[in-house]
Amino acid sequence: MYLMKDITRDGDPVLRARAKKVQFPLSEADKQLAHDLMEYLVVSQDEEENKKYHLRPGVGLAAPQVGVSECMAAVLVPGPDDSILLKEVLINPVVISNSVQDAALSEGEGCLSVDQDVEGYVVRHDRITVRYQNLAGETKKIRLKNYPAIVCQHEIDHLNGILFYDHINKKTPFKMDPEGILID
Ligand SMILES: O=CN(O)C[C@@H](CC1CCCC1)C(=O)N1NCCC[C@H]1C(=O)Nc1ccccn1
Ligand code: NI
Repeated sequence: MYLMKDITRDGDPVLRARAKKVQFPLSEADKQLAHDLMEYLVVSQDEEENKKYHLRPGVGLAAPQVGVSECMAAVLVPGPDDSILLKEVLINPVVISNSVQDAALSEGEGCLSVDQDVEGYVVRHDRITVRYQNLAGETKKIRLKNYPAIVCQHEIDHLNGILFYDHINKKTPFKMDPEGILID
């Protein structure tokens, strides 16, 4: 199971590299990687467990964040009460279409791989269609909006060597165009 010491931090070149496409059939190593990425999210979101292992709770984790430069990311987005909005391992994910409308988390973003806080709106698409392969190798297409869409864009960015603060406007960090949506 990954601990915080296993999370690659900003400055490590693997976070700025373009990750390699995952080949099917999945190797045993890739199956284990998918399991471990999702396991981190599940354990980190459990109050007792995350205290026991000192994990920062996460809703997404991309392979480069554990030092593996491959196109794979796990997402576990909780909904209201104990519901789950999205739980998936995205393999070779690509945003194939997006809304013109922008969105940003009103609180800004963080990253398990970036220890310092970087203030400002991380301007993203409000709605996206993502094509990816699941663990079984089936090609899937999902349409996402608001928070789940933000999370998936953050993870797909990691596979392209992009970090959230790359999207923050240095001069006007809290500027959002009038049509843009702020997500709480
Ligand atoms: O690439 C992946 N990462 O870097 C983990 C990030 C991914 C999210 C950041 C913004 C959109 C996706 C992550 O999850 N966080 N960022 C740093 C600390 C907080 C934590 C977080 O938002 N936790 C959370 C939120 C709601 C419910 C439970 N936990
Ligand atoms: Ni991140």
